[in-house]
Amino acid sequence: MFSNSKKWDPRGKHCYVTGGSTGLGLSLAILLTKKGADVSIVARNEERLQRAVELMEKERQNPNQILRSYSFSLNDATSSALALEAACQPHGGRCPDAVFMCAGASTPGFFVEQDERSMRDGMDNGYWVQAWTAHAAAKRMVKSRSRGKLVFISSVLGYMSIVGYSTYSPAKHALRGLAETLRSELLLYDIGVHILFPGTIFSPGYAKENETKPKITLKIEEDDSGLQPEQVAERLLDGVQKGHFHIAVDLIGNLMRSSTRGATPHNNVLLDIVYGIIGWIGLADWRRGVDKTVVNHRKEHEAYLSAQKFFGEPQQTSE
Ligand SMILES: NC(=O)C1=CN([C@@H]2O[C@H](COP(=O)(O)OP(=O)(O)OC[C@H]3O[C@@H](n4cnc5c(N)ncnc54)[C@H](OP(=O)(O)O)[C@@H]3O)[C@@H](O)[C@H]2O)C=CC1
Ligand SMILES: CCCCCCCCCCCCCCCC(=O)[C@@H](N)CO
Repeated sequence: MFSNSKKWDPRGKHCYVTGGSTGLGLSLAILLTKKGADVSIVARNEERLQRAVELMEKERQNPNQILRSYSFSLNDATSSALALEAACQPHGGRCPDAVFMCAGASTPGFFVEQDERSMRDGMDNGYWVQAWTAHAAAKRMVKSRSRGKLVFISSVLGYMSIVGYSTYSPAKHALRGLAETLRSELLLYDIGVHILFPGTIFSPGYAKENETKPKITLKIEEDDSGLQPEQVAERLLDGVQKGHFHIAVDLIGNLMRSSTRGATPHNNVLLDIVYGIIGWIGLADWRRGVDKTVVNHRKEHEAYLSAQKFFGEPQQTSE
């Protein structure tokens, strides 16, 4: 409330944004550029990175801002460290001041249709894609005795889950586990940790996941009206600037946050209590409705599995 003067200001800071070529990451990269930050974005596809940098260039506030893109896969420790290393070069090797881990992907589907590859991909694209970057960045910050911020992107599916997210929701819950540990441990070095729990974001990734999303999942998600990537980016930055650890971007997220808080610090004690009470009652009620929707879907699901020739081969995994 009275902390405006202490608010974190991205101006002149080096912000490292993974997944900065599309969706939330791109909106955040543009927003940070508008705020006068140096921005490095990382993703795999070069063309999309190029286009993203062009959009960022349009928002440049001064000629000194360093706006760069780096093409790396962030699915393993080595390339995640190399990506960070590359982005430090134009900054004389200095570590970024803030690391926003927006990279991620989800491929919804039914659990019984998954195989070893898709389950592991779920953790790679939901958990490791951020964990490796956090690890590389934390080591670099501590070694160079620089303070910084680590910002994870989870989902409301990191607080709860629904049918269809067996490969994705566990990874988003795991991010919470990592963030909770690091918030405590990195106090040793004065490194700040934040984690975002958004609902539906109308991004290119969302359009893509809807191609494989079970109808039942899509139907349950209708209760969430969704937000544009620009809105989520604004609210994310606002939460970081206010120093919030768990950041929710809408009412649903705040209800989930307050009724699943465990031992996380409050954002706003009074409001969190109100959210907590509404959530305590409302979410259980919502869940009853969702359970009913799932049960009512049994027949259609049986027909779907039959059409997929799922039955009759109990020992085989679907490849
Ligand atoms: N959209 C939604 O409804 C929601 C999304 N989220 C989370 O928000 C984050 C952003 O989502 P969204 O904007 O929808 O995503 P998009 O799919 O629109 O963008 C994802 C970005 O991450 C990059 N990326 C993905 N995987 C990798 C990888 N392995 N290595 C390097 N870069 C990678 C992509 O580029 P490229 O493919 O070229 O590498 C792209 O820049 C994700 O973590 C997502 O899980 C959370 C809640 C809801
Ligand atoms: C009173 C209580 C009312 C509660 C209503 C709750 C409605 C929640 C609907 C589920 C939303 C799922 C969003 C998934 C976001 C995501 O992470 C995926 N798009 C994957 O990327």
